[in-house]
Amino acid sequence: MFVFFPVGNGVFATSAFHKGSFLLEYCGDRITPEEAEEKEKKRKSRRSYVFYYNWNGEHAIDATKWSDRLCRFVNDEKIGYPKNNSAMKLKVINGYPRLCLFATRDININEELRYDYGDNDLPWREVGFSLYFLF
Ligand SMILES: C[S@@+](CC[C@H](N)C(=O)[O-])C[C@H]1O[C@@H](n2cnc3c(N)ncnc32)[C@H](O)[C@@H]1O
Repeated sequence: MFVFFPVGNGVFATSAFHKGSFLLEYCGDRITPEEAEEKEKKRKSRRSYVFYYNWNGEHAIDATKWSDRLCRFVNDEKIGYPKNNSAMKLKVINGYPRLCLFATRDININEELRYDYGDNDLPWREVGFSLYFLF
């Protein structure tokens, strides 16, 4: 894992993966969307680690707390763009929902993992966002 500007931390493959391979699980505290929204309002960092999902209703996983589980560090890239190489899928395992990241194409060693966060309203997707950090 490296730190680079302006995206912050990111996750890089230390081995090659074939399309369809399981990569990582998004782990954190399971909270309600209401709790997540309250936490997000109080957030001081510009980085968010909350993942919202739907499984028999709305849920959220809060991965804000530092942990060595890497999925919290995977950055966003819109589907259709070259850096997009994975997708988060909800898998129900033994009756329990798990958020799993899978490769959507072959991934080379040293390539950064990126998936579409599924929200079109993300500031870094706006033209000029990177320039914001230069000034
Ligand atoms: C789940 S964290 C990903 C890891 C994060 N980059 C870090 O440094 O810990 C999500 C946050 O990373 C940043 N981020 C993710 N994808 C980005 C992108 N494509 N460009 C700029 N910032 C991005 C945003 O601040 C976002 O709220």
